Amino acid sequence: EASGAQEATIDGFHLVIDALKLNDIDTIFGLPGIPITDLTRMAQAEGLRVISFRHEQHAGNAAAAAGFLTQKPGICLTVSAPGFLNGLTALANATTNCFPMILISGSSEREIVDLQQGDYEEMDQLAIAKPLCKAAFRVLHAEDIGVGIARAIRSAVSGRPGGVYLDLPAKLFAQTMDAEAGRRSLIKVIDPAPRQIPAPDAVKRALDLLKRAKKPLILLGKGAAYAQADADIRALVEKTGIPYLPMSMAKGLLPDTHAQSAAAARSYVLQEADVVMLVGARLNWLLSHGKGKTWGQDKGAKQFIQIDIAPTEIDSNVAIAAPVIGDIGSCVAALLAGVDAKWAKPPAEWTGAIAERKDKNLSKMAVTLAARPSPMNFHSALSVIRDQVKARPDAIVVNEGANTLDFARSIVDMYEPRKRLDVGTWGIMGIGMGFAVAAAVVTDKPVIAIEGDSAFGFSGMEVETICRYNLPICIVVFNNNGVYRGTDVNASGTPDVAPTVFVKNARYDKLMEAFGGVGVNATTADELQKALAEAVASRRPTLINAVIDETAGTESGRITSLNPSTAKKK
Ligand SMILES: Cc1ncc(Cn2c(C)c(CCOP(=O)(O)OP(=O)(O)O)sc2=O)c(N)n1
Repeated sequence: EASGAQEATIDGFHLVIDALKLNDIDTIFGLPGIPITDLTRMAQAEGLRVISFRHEQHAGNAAAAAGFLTQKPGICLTVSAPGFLNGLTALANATTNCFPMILISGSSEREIVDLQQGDYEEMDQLAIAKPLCKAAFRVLHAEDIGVGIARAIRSAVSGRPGGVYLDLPAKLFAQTMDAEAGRRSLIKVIDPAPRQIPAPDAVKRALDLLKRAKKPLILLGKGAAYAQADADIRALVEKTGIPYLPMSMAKGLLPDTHAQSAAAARSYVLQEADVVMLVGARLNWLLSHGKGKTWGQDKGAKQFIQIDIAPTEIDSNVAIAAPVIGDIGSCVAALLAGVDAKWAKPPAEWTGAIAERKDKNLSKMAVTLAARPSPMNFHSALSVIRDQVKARPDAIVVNEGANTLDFARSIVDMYEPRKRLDVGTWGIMGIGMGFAVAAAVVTDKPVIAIEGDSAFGFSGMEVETICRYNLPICIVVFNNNGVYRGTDVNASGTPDVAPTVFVKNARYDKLMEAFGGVGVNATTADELQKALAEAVASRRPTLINAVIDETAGTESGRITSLNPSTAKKK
């Protein structure tokens, strides 16, 4: 009505949309289909941004990355059963990585599912989701939509963030209720991620341990990046003078070129440190579970301080001498308050020994990075990207692969927080395009996706999505003709190629051209440098097919030892 009179009733579709908007959620990553196609149209009509993907796993990965970057739960919307299942991988990965996201899936009617009467895309989705995520809820009545969305948001971001499943049966959307009652039923979540203040005695215990340390080390995990307590974290490192190691997604909390970064002497400091403070990092497989030769088991016991929001994480792998439980922002602030001007910096023997090893290793790396072999290898191609990121520290790097991942982690320095998104705790392939789309949509910054050729293949069809929304994403495919490398042979004599080998000299750049983006085939470092610089400056969707020496890779890169056959040889 031109008079703007309020409608008498409101339907389930609009209650969901209004509940999301009420909680400052402005973007949905999804894939339309029964029963949620109309929801995508209505959400767009009501001002939400709806980013539509070609596979639900990548929409889910985008939602997870959006959650990590914004501290607000990313929303992934899928159809029932197969669409829901495709989103589950991203939901489980988000939960493993403590990224806040909500997977909202349409579902079949309870009365048919519970009697297993064979509905269209019938599946008991709530039961299947529960073990794979932090929390799972179903809403059956329109008047409960406000509670359902509020519970999902609070579960996703409070405490240890993670993935939440919200099951919305098809019939819910068409339900209507009095418009005013509907508006009153919606909940604006107050303080969804409440600060959790650490106990003063826990803070004192940790500071006392650090003060007594002869070889202290601070380990920054992706939880520290997620916390957005950047200034305090930097101040804690700099005021204590303690060397630090960033895990891959914590790179950039302090610039990787920082004098206190021990990354270039990682093996030495893990072996030698006597007190290690973990900030948003877990002692899982990525840190050899805090024991064994990585940690210099024969060099005397180490003492760990662990800052974590989950008390049950403490002692998960080794004894923690000083647990500090709370949100990272509150814990770091409390520790910082205890570091006064009289704080004694670590002994010069310790910082000097680190500096000596760093300088030696960085000098060696500089020689390797300066080389310009033909064809390119991982190092020469990554040295080009390293220079581009140094010139544009605001760009966001997405990274996956094996060798492409491992070498990029140490070669491509990051200068700002939350500028590197990668395979995380699981080491999962396929996050590339979903993470890249989220980074571009959420930040509007240029994105450089550094992709192994196998890794890119998991989400490559989303190149069309990237072109459709004209996102400033430059994909660099490290094309070495296969998984890890391209030289394996099929010893059986049958005509099939080896399981790890791809079509030789494929032209991934043509894929981008197919959808109107810029495709470049780079056979030299100079060609790569030129194409990358143009892509970042133009903000045009670009795919650079970087031709890499097919013999250059190592099976499984840095984690080759996890292969059972390799382990057997030990
Ligand atoms: C979903 C999924 N499938 C398979 C793997 C196993 N895998 C696979 C298939 C990788 C790809 C390595 O090949 P690439 O071409 O992407 O990388 P490089 O050429 O840089 O070694 S790395 C890795 O751990 C995985 N981690 N995740």
